[in-house]
Amino acid sequence: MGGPDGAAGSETPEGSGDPPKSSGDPPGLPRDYELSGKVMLLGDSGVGKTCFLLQFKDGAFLSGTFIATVGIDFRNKVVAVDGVKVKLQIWDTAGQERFRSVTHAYYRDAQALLLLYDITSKMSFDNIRAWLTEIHEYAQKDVVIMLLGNKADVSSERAVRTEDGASLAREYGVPFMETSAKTGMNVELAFLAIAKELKQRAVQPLDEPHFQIHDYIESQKQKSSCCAFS
Ligand SMILES: Nc1nc2c(ncn2[C@@H]2O[C@H](COP(=O)(O)OP(=O)(O)OP(=O)(O)O)[C@@H](O)[C@H]2O)c(=O)[nH]1
Repeated sequence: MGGPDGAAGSETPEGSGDPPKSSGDPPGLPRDYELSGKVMLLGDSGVGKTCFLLQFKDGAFLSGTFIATVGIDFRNKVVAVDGVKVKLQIWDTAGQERFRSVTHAYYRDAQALLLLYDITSKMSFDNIRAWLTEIHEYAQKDVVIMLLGNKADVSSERAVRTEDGASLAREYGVPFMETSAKTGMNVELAFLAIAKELKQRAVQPLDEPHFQIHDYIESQKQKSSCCAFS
């Protein structure tokens, strides 16, 4: 699914200061998309943000040694939603506390935030409230937020119940699903739902019913309790 891939982040800023304003498109080439939006991946270090992005971008999973992200980086991917090509510029942030001042600067022009915790780490789930407080402080008021419980493939080490994720999401009025950057479960759906929401906000034809991101996710998501996982 999805259209042609764009360039990988070439403006990787690891210091502080203002984020770049460029679209990340190669100079001199025609645009291959009609809409674009910035999406940020947030959450504690080790929850799987980089793997989540790479699974979506390349359909691959990096297992083995964990290399923590330093600063911030981005990848572009164009997806087609209802015949409209939407370029997602996806920013992968470092979860480690010491990079927070760098990533804060990027919140304000993000249209969507994917907030991840690790279902095998209670601490990463408990920190979600602090992440949401931070989001409310630094992000735009109308930013699209989605809560994702990642690593749903490792059900034997589960430390956070699906109902607890769903209930926290309800409390904050944000859509929720469990995902796996390893198997790809719900990874594309998360980005597709964001792209659909961005398209809806940009186009908004009066004669079409409003796209509801909550309903869309509820109707499309795969459940981790399903037979696909042991
Ligand atoms: N089983 C399983 N392992 C995962 C999954 N996602 C990530 N991992 C593993 O978790 C570790 C951390 O993944 P990363 O993607 O680097 O984590 P991160 O959130 O980007 O971490 P920071 O860059 O420090 O913020 C790696 O060893 C991955 O292989 C998943 O869905 N399932």
